[in-house]
Amino acid sequence: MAEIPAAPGVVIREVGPRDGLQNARAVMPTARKLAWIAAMAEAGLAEMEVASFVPPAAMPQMADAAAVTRAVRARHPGFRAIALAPNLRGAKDAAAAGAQAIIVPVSASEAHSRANVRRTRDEQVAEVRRVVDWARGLGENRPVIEAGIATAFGCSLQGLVPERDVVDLARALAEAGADVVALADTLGYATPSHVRRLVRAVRAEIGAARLGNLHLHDTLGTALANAMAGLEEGVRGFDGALAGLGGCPFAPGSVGNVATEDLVHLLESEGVHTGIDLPRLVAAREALAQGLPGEPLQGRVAAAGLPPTYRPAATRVVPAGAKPPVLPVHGPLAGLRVIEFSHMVMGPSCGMILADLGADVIKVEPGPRGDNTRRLTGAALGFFPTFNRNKRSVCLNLKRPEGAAAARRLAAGADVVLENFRPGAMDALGFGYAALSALNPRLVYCSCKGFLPGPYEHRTALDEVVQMMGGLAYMTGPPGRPLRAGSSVNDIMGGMFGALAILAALREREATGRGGLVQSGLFETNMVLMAQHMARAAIEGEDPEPFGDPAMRKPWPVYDVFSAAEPGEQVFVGVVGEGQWRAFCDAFGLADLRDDSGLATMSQLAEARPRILPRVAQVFAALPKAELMARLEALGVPFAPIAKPSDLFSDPHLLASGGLLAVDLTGAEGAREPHAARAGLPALPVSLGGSRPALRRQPPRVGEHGREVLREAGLTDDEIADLAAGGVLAGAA
Ligand SMILES: CC(C)(COP(=O)([O-])OP(=O)([O-])OC[C@H]1O[C@@H](n2cnc3c(N)ncnc32)[C@H](O)[C@@H]1OP(=O)([O-])[O-])[C@@H](O)C(=O)NCCC(=O)NCCSC(=O)C[C@@](C)(O)CC(=O)[O-]
Repeated sequence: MAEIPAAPGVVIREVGPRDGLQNARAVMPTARKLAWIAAMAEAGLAEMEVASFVPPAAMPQMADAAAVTRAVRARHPGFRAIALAPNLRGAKDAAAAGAQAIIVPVSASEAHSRANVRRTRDEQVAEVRRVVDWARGLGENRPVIEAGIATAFGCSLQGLVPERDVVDLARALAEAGADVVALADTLGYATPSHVRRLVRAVRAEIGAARLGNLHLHDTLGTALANAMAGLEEGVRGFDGALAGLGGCPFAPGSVGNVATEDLVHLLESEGVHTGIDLPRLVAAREALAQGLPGEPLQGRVAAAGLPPTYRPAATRVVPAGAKPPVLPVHGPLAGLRVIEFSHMVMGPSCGMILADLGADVIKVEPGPRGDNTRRLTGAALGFFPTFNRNKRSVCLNLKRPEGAAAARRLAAGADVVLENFRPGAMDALGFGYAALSALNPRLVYCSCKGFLPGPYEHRTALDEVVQMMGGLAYMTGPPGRPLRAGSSVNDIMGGMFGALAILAALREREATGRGGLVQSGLFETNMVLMAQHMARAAIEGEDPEPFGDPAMRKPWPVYDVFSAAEPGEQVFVGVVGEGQWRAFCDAFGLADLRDDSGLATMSQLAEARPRILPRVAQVFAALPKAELMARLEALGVPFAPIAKPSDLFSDPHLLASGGLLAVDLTGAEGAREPHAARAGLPALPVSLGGSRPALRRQPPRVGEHGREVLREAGLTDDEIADLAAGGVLAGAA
């Protein structure tokens, strides 16, 4: 049996204390509200709409909004407290009480807008702009401003709400400066295909970075199916109300939200980790019932009881060999939009990690022939196909104003921009952090450079440069002959650290609503590799001898490459523990060494290497390689054949475990006579929910996705045709 680790999942926002209570018949006393909120927080809910800042006369249930918000902030510091405010006045009160995010409702239906906030839709968009302007004036610690599009899927007053109206409204709200735009099915009329279409259309209009939660009511029993459709479309935030409370008092026919406990049950059962303890969440209904005696409570899990088959995603076990449950979308980062300005290895490997994990990574290549890396030869021949899978390509000349304007549209709707050009190059193009963050404050901007800020920051750099100056070449070669490692270790690791920094900044953005600049340095990456040798140099007071020195002091009796019986066949063997040593001696007829009282400890054994190694070499030289490896494997002693790159294509472990992805190599234009059009190249070295990240897209042709990407960014077909005709956009047939 294999344990399936937590699949990275979704954030569920409880809206019961706000949306849930506003339709309740009775007013819940403040102390009862706080007890209920505490019970839900203990179940693992990390964010909640705690109150609505509206005139108490209109909604007496919310008269204690400020007191509740203040108390939640004081009692649950790790928790994200969110409030609804229909106008600037309410937003100011909410912020004064400590709300970390403020939702301003804007109805897509004109009729509902007038009934709900007594303003037209346009007037309410203007109110959002006022709220945003005021919030920006608060500086660093301002609340996140979310615009929630009510009646996005239809309205009982108006009837149909055209999807185009919702998309236009979303754009208007984004232009008004809302950090996030959420979609609400206030009446519960949505169906899964409607959810898919609208999510896709709104995301294309405002970018994934701004698309917020799905807020689903369950009038017709479709809310769970709609949540699933949203999940498959990449939505990662869902609202729910415990016991299915809620409804809009100003939308006739509006009934409760999807029950949070039913949503958690569905998602966890589908292998999507929510971080919520379902039994404890169900138990929190008790606190709700005490606060609202007599109020009908909904929810199927509570009515049916938790089924005995229920297993949270994080603890699910499946029989070995069975296909494990996986997130039914294209990777945990689905929905994240990344714009990559890159070449060579460092930037592309950073983007590839995000792309393999499901992000939509759009590589912006210079025209007309695309990234020069495509045409590198010799040792750099495979760079392009290796590091650019799962990405889309748009080929734009950023040195032309029209090209720069189009790329700015991409950056405006992105979650992440990453680049690895020469220091200052992006600033010179008008695409530095300052310029792009002014355009898109939620942007996380990652610069992959030779050096982090400091005296060397102006230098360009390559992997080889930092291996030389960073001590790695000294540690690798024979004495006096510095030798770089046989792969772009710092480029790849530097890209990886860049990706880690991006994920950290995205995590921070969840709390602050703002992006930021992160940087990764090749030299500093190399220092991570050198730390162990620096520590040893400090302990011993002298430089360690390099690995290429035959006299290097090894701490174990056997840690070497040996010849097997067949000429030219070699095997590495490492015996690194006393138990291993005894078993090794028994298996290979070295009982005299095992029983030698002078060879009792690892340090004695290490000292005795000159005596031990010839004996071991003599035994191994008589054994065929396959037999030698089989005996070492049975013993549990670490061993390895000496492989060359082409041996790895047929490695049985890689083949059987999904470790090789069939990547198209034809983008490596520097090859004179390509031997193969496709080869198994390594997948990311991680397993998520039991699955290896997959190949979703082959490395792109130059500008292959230019047209679709620019359309998604809002350019018209005529504008795109003009860019192509003017030679600014290449490859977008
Ligand atoms: C790698 C170097 C040294 C190359 O340095 P460089 O050759 O000077 O290139 P660059 O980065 O300045 O090139 C960018 C040029 O392309 C332009 N550009 C870009 N996009 C567009 C566009 N769409 N439209 C129009 N123009 C565009 C950009 O504006 C700029 O124009 P310029 O200022 O030259 O006029 C430098 O980029 C650098 O230091 N980068 C930071 C660190 C880094 O990433 N280093 C490379 C790591 S990967 C690697 O080195 C592989 C290797 C060799 O190490 C492998 C190994 O050893 O194992």
